[in-house]
This record gives sequence, structure tokens and C-alpha cells, in this order.
Amino acid sequence: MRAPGKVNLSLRVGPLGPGEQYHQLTTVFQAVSVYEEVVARSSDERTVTVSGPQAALVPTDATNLALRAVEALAAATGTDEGVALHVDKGVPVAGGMAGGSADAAATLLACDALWRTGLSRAELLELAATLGSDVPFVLQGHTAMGQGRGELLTPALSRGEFHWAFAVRDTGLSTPAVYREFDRLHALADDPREALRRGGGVAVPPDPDDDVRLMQALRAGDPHALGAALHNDLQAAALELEPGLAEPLAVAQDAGALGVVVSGSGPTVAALARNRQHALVLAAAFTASGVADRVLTATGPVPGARIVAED
Ligand SMILES: C[C@](O)(CO)[C@H](O)COP(=O)(O)OP(=O)(O)OC[C@H]1O[C@@H](n2ccc(N)nc2=O)[C@H](O)[C@@H]1O
Ligand SMILES: Nc1ncnc2c1ncn2[C@@H]1O[C@H](COP(=O)(O)OP(=O)(O)OP(=O)(O)O)[C@@H](O)[C@H]1O
Repeated sequence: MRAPGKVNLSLRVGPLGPGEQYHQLTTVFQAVSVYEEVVARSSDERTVTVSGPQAALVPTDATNLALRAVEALAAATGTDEGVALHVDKGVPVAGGMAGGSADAAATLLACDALWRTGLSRAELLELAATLGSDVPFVLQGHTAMGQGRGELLTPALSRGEFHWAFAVRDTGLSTPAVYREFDRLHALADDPREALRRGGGVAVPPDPDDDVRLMQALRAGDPHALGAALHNDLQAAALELEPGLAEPLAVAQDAGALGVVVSGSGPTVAALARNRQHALVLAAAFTASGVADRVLTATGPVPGARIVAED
């Protein structure tokens, strides 16, 4: 089973209402060719092992998102079957590219097949949303607009292939901490100039019309227009928590990226290239300037979680 990571081409975040846990979003997701591989085998127990360059950062207890997906599917279908999972992580851990969400999505599909639960796509998507806001999208893949807390998906038309270079950091950023920082920046209301200077100001409910140009760029398969339309309301918050992110952003710009943006809640920086060759140039610029612990190149959009070989 294989599931892709994602980049948010646009991420617009509304205010957090009193007592609410989730921000209202309008986001445009693109699934990219950076993958989690999940193998599921029959077992009496429910276990997970993890490999990949950042495997040591991933818990293997019940908090692992893949095991949470196992428990959610078992509870929904009333089965007491077990599974031995192995996850080979290609997506950066806590990098803002939905790696854990991809594991959860791949696990739902893998256990659905292994246990022959026969859930419908709609039922799987509903279960996915209970596991995390990004899980429905990595199950679906391709390109989609996400609303609500990010789980309400509308597929979007996209032509051709876009090329990316990613600057990855070994130390991740916590998604809740980045949203909290977003709230803090936007609460500097008694000092509006300071709020604006730091990328804050009053948070407004996101409006999908703000992404009209971006959607046109996708339909036209125009990387220049897409680069100009990339947007992330969480970027200022990620930069407050990790000021060093300014470096990969500047390096990509200097190397002629069509657009550069923090991916989701960061700290991965995503640079849009003119073509495959230019993505390699951007990756080399990240490496040469020492602003990344690891560099990836990828294309998007790609399909969501799917079986690539019988487990
Ligand atoms: C930053 C993004 O990756 C952009 O796609 C997502 O919004 C985060 O999605 P995710 O990692 O699947 O997040 P979840 O597991 O659903 O939520 C983790 C935490 O992030 C914050 N959170 C998440 C989604 C959202 N719309 N508003 C939030 O404030 C909440 O504090 C929440 O408790
Ligand atoms: N299967 C998993 N893979 C990675 N991290 C996991 C997993 N299960 C639990 N975690 C924990 O969740 C945290 C965030 O993981 P993840 O890699 O999904 O972040 P992310 O890519 O930034 O998420 P998103 O982009 O959806 O906000 C990690 O620091 C780790 O402790």
C-alpha cells in the first residue's frame, strides 16, 4: 500500500471561535510523489514497525496514527482481527506534508482489504476524518479544495505535472503549536501595526474566491501563474517559531523558484520549479547553501492511497 504526502498550494485560516478546537479553513491540496509505503500482514496482535531516515522520531505505541487507524476500523466494523504493519517513511516526520496522515489512510485501505470489511469509499472517508483533518485528502489524492477543518473535499481540475523541490528539516514543528502561534499573532489586536508587521492582523473567515487565480493556474497547467498564487496563512507563525526558515525561502527565490512557500504547518519549505531539470537546480541550491537537513524533489498531482502490490 502506498500513500502520498501533500503540499498546501493555498492555506487560508479563519479565526478560532470561542471554545472551538479547529480553525475554519479554505485550502487547496496537491498530492506529491513523496510516499509512505505500508505493508499489512495477518497477525494475532496489532503492531507497527517503522523504517526510513526519520524512523526514530515516530512512536510505535498506540499513539501511532497507523495503529489509531487500525483501532478505528476495527471498532467501526466490530472485528477482533489483528494486523502486523510495517511503515517505510518517505514523507518528512512532523514536516507539514501529512506523513502520519498518509500512514493512517494507507492503513485504512490495507486493513479494509485484509479483513474484507467491504466499507464503501464514503464510509472510509468518514472514518478518515475522525483520524485527522488531512487524512481524507491523502486517501483521495490528486488536487482538491478542503473546507471545514480541511476534511470537506471538492476535487479540483488540474492539467499536467508540476515540479517541486523540498527543503526538509530534521526537527519538525508541532501542528497545534503553529496554530496556537497563528492565534497569538492575530490576537495582537491592541498593537495592530506590530500584528501586521509580523504577518498577523485580524483573521477573517476564508473565502474560496480568494483562490480563483490559483484554480485557473491549475486548470491551465501554468506553473508561472501557480507560483505567483501560492499562499500560506500559517507561514508567519511557522517563521516566528523557526526564524531559520527565512533562509531556505530566500535561497529558493534566488535560485529562480516560480513560487516558494512553507508546506502546511512547516517546517518543510516547498519551491515550485519551471520543470524537472529546474527542480534539480533548486534542490542543489538548498543543499549547497546548507539550509536543509535533507532535500527531496517530487511531482504533483499524484493519486491518493492505493494498493501497489499484494501485501
Ligand atoms: C496544517 C494542515 O496540515 C493543513 O492541511 C492541517 O490543517 C493539519 O491537519 P492534521 O495534522 O491532520 O491536524 P489534526 O490532527 O486534525 O489536528 C491537530 C491540531 O491542529 C489544530 N488544527 C487542525 C486543523 C484545523 N483546521 N484547525 C486547527 O486548529 C488543532 O489544534 C488540532 O488539535
Ligand atoms: N505514523 C506516524 N508517522 C509520523 N508521525 C507520527 C505517526 N504517528 C504518530 N506520529 C506523531 O505525530 C507527529 C506529527 O506527525 P506527522 O509526520 O503526521 O506531521 P505532519 O506531516 O506535520 O502533519 P500535517 O502535515 O498533517 O500537519 C510526529 O511528531 C509523531 O510524534
